[in-house]
Amino acid sequence: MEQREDETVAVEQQGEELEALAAQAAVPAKAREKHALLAEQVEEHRFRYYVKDAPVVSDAEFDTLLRELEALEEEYPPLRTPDSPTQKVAGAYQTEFTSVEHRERMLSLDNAFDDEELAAWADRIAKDIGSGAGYHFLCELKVDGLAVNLTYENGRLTRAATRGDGRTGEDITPNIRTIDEIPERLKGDRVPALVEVRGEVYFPMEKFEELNARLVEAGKAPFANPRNAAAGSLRQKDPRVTATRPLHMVVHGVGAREGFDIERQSQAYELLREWGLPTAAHAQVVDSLDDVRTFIAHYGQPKVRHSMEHEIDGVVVKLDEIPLQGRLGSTARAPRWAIAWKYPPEEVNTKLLDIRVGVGRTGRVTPQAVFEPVTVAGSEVEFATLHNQDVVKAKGVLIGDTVVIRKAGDVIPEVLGPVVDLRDGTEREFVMPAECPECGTGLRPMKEGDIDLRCPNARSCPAQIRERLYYLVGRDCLDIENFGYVAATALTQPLEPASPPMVNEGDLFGLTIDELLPIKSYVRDPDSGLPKRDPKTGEAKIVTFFANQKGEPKKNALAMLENIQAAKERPLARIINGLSIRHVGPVAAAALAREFRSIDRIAEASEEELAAVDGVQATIATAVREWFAEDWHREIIEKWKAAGVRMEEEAGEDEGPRPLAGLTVVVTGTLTGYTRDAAKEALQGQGAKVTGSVSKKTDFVVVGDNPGSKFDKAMQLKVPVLEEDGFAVLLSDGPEAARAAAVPQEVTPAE
Ligand SMILES: NC(=O)c1ccc[n+]([C@@H]2O[C@H](COP(=O)([O-])OP(=O)(O)OC[C@H]3O[C@@H](n4cnc5c(N)ncnc54)[C@H](O)[C@@H]3O)[C@@H](O)[C@H]2O)c1
Ligand SMILES: [Zn+2]
Repeated sequence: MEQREDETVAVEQQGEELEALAAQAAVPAKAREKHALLAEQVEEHRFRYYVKDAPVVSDAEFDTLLRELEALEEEYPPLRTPDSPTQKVAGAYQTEFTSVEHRERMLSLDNAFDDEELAAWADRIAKDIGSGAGYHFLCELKVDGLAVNLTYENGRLTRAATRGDGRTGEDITPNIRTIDEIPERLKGDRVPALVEVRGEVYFPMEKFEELNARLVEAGKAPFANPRNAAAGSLRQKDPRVTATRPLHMVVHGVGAREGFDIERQSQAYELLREWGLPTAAHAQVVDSLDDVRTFIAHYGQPKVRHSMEHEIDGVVVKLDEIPLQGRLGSTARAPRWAIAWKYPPEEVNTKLLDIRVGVGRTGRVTPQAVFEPVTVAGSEVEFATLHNQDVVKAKGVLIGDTVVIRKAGDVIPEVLGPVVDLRDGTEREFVMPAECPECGTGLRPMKEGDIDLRCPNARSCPAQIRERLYYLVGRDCLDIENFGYVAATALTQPLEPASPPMVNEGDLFGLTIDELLPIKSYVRDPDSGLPKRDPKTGEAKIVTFFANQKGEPKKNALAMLENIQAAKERPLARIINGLSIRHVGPVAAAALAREFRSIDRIAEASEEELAAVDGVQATIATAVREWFAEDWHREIIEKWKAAGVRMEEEAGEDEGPRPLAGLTVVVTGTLTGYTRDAAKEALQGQGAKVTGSVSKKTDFVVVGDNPGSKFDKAMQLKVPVLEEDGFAVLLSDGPEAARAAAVPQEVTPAE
């Protein structure tokens, strides 16, 4: 009997297969070929991503391929066979790890890339469950790491595995044991007989650069991004290597379980937390799809999205009621009761065409990555700073590499790392040039031991003149509207006419429209100083900036000239700041202006007199003296005076805001450049309040040697801590710059 039944089943199966084959044969050959090709590409990328931990395309490119495949199957359903990549969690690959079976399957997630897809998902749930049942959505962040399954038996961690194809993963138990926050034993007295805990292992963004530097130094290939670093670090044959990597985990689900019951997903998280597992922070149960949208919008704001220790690539929305989850069930690939909302991608791959050096306002020379223009986070990027030659080395990037570029919101783009697997041997190392690319002067460090190289030709290096002018007309100084980077370039280094209307900033107030009209100029990128290229032709962009096609003045040009004249009345502090004197930023400029009330008196003051001013340290005093010692600097001042720029202020006239007003600062430990009282006076002179104890209301703690408990308190309360260098930045450039110069805090996941 049984035998016969089996046979019937086999025959039926055969029949189905034949039918399927016949249906596939009915699909046009073109579509079948395209499908086969796409499927192969998807498989190949999955292999590189999941097994080699070294993908060669960005996630967005990969997602596009997968979506194309899905679209093709939508059009020709017979192509959607069970072994299509669209129907699988990932590939089942042979790796060097022992394979282990998950007790309950680990699934992927369906994605929503826009509101329509999200709404369609919610509609389907409403339909399948029926409007009578009350239900809730659980919103949580989608952590960009790699999925891991932890098995706890009677409270003990007995196994850890990667997701694999969803049924079988790789045994990585010894590696997982190296992660501090994953408990070996669950806490509390409600420990279950069995639980599979699902979560994401990630590599913190701010440790990534350090890891790559270490790898490059050891002659090993760097990782392209933190996600690959997490996977590559966890999937090490030798767990001792894993132990050296700062891996973290967030748990976000439960698989097989025995010995406890849960009604809600959110309740499961409470249990997991109670057991000592690192549960997802920021999870929130909401009632309606509109609340889901609010959650998505909130965490999608660049500031919020990037305040997390880990990368987030989206939001996962789950039906909170577990019995209802069961009713909806899953496809072969993903549960129907959850969906992943994907935020716009912030990483793209592009070709690093060159590394060129840009020259800043103070002559500092910085290597700049020049790549094939790509659009990321809503704008086209073509350049990214590489800071200095050591950073280029540490990142391990070669000219000609395909590189991963990251642009987080409005933040400037950065190069994460190279895609080593795409190298073909033609790539070359960057060599820092010996001469200034814009004036040919030999580059050198300012002081011995400086990493940064500088062009010492402050007087006539066209790059330095351009950058100083741009700063002078900018918001912190003369604040001249209609005067941007292109104008600064056009006026100081035009392609035509042969000599520029401005030799230096001294010529600013004497500009006439007749000088402006014939100018042709490159369009340079304000961040790197490099000429931008036309994306179509690849040639450098050239513009006639001030005249229209008929050679008449453009409105902007006339407005600019008018605004230049109006800037003659700017407060003294802004004019001093615009001189680009070393160490004299807006705050020091304000102190000088308040004390001396005229440029002439500053020019005449001795170094001692300068240093006696609150908020002016010895280094600033020296730099001011040195600046006024140069003839050509004094000529700039004379020209401005002759043009009618107001260079003095009456006593009592518009004191201007004290730049550090409203700040509360604590000074502790021994500083080398100051007595404690001098530091206090310097701060108070700028309007800061100096107090003796650290609290949440403290804005900065300035620490010298042997700082003691106030330092610990500051770190604990996450109050920015300034060492002596950072203190100097606070006094010269104000709180915002000082915050950037503060001692890095140990970052812990936000509560
Ligand atoms: N660049 C490439 O070549 C390449 C190749 C393959 C895959 N990928 C990328 O990998 C991803 C696809 O991988 P996938 O199948 O894991 O799908 P997915 O990343 O879209 O979503 C599923 C995964 O999200 C994880 N996750 C993170 N936070 C979660 C939370 N709070 N709750 C539940 N799950 C959470 C889970 O581990 C789950 O396995 C895509 O981003 C894809 O672009 C890239
Ligand atoms: Zn130069």
